[in-house]
Amino acid sequence: MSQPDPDLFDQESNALLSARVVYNVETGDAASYRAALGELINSFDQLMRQTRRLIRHSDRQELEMNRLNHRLTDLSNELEYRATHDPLTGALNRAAVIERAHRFLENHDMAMIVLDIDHFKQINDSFGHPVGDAVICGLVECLRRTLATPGEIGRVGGEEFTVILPQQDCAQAQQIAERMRLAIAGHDFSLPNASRITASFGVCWMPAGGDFRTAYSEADEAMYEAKRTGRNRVIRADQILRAGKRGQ
Ligand SMILES: Nc1nc2c(ncn2[C@@H]2O[C@H](COP(=O)(O)OP(=O)(O)OP(=O)(O)O)[C@@H](O)[C@H]2O)c(=O)[nH]1
Repeated sequence: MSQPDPDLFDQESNALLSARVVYNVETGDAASYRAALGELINSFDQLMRQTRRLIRHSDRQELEMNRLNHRLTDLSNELEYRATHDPLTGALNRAAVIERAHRFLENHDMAMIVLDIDHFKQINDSFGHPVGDAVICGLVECLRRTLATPGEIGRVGGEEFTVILPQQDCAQAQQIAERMRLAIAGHDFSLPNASRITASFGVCWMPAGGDFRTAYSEADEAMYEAKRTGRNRVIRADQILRAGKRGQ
């Protein structure tokens, strides 16, 4: 048979019990009353000391729990950030761009810009990878400065970026892309030979319920058309589609 848990207040309960017995017995004398009262006072003292100690202990435990909870929240935010952002630029990573674009498209129209740095290999080859990395960071800064409307900037490949623009039409997205193109072309990237950086842009638009893959491949195709036709320019996907139909 298992033993019952010891009563934490055994001593105090006994003191209370004897005091009750003395109190209830009419023949009780003064000495017994005094002894019972002394016992009660001692027990009460002890109870207060232990209660204070327990409260201090539980306060410390609560502080530690709060500290651990904050740390856990910080770590979970950090994990979430790392899982969704490119470590070099702080822009969204490819998976996060896809996820957010899917989410936007469920309920909203969305425009999309795809851009790629022109002749980037030459930058790496001429000045080294760290300079190439600095150009990538500088370019994302240009995009951030230029993006005045709500939207998300993502790095979907080495030197390829996407800007998703919920509830913007194709003409608005084209204007935004044009401002970005000018911001990059006008920016001083502090390259050793003082040369300038440019990028080529493709723009497309999708109605709510549209498919991310289709939007991306249309914008990407428009970006490659911008590369083929001289780089440092913005091409809209619907312009290519119209030109294609006319050529048929
Ligand atoms: N510094 C740096 N370079 C990268 C990174 N990711 C990809 N690259 C480089 O980007 C370059 C891409 O070159 P290409 O695809 O040939 O294109 P490009 O030279 O930009 O030429 P176009 O796109 O045709 O204008 C390669 O040299 C890659 O090594 C990165 O994170 N940092």
